[in-house]
Amino acid sequence: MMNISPPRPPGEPEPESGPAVRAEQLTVVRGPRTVLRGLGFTVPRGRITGLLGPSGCGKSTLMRAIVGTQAKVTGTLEVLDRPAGDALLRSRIGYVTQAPSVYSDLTVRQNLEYFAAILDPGRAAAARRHEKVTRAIADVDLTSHADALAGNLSGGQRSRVSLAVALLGTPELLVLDEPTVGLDPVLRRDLWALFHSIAAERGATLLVSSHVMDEAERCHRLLLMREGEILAQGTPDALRTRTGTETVEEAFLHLVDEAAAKTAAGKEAVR
Ligand SMILES: Nc1ncnc2c1ncn2[C@@H]1O[C@H](COP(=O)(O)OP(=O)(O)OP(=O)(O)O)[C@@H](O)[C@H]1O
Repeated sequence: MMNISPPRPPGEPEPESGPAVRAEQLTVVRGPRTVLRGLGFTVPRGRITGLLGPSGCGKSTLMRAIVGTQAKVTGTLEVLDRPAGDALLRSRIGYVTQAPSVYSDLTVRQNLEYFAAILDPGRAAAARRHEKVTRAIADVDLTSHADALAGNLSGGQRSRVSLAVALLGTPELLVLDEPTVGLDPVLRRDLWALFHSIAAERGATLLVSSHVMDEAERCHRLLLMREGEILAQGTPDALRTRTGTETVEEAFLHLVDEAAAKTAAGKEAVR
């Protein structure tokens, strides 16, 4: 007998296959300013994509649009095969903002228990919650600080508590806004190792922003941003090869000069 899969019932989602994020002509207005202008890019699944660009270029705004908390977004923005902001995406995305969102007067474990109870409420889920909380604390290497008050932790440790909260729901997409800012080199290295293990072991997609170009070398893929636009996208290797440079930082500068030369040539042609 032939093995034919039954037709998909109406309304059932397409099988998941495309990129984790796909944007076309994505534009965002904040106050009087157009902060993102006609962006087109993809974020592949199961990989770490670095969103790199100077301070103020629009990285946080783009992340807010992806997680569905940004107003005045136009164009196409699909996240995990659904329109950005769709209610069904809430439990599938973990978002860590630049400012760690933890309660200073609770311990690390109490912070996680609080958020776990929101995600998975009820007495019947207590054992499951306990297991998830213990695992998330271990994932971010804070087991020895589990009973410390969050208010007594260092900035880097508080960031890791925020990351643990985001890991609680085992999200398919993790959006991390400048997670390594202010961390010493050892902690930065450890955090990047954690990102790689999350991608490799859970098959999760990570979108990580940074304005430090040397972090680019740690990503599978890059989106280079400047002044509300995507300057280039691709693997660090491809960007270096395309620009004939040795580092992503040099590639970025090369691309900035190239874009400036094109704009100048365009203005000249209009005269
Ligand atoms: N509420 C707002 N109203 C108007 N403009 C805003 C608002 N918030 C941010 N902007 C502007 O939008 C632009 C992009 O800001 P965004 O925070 O996305 O940049 P960023 O690349 O994340 O910067 P950083 O690395 O410093 O966090 C900036 O020029 C900023 O001044």
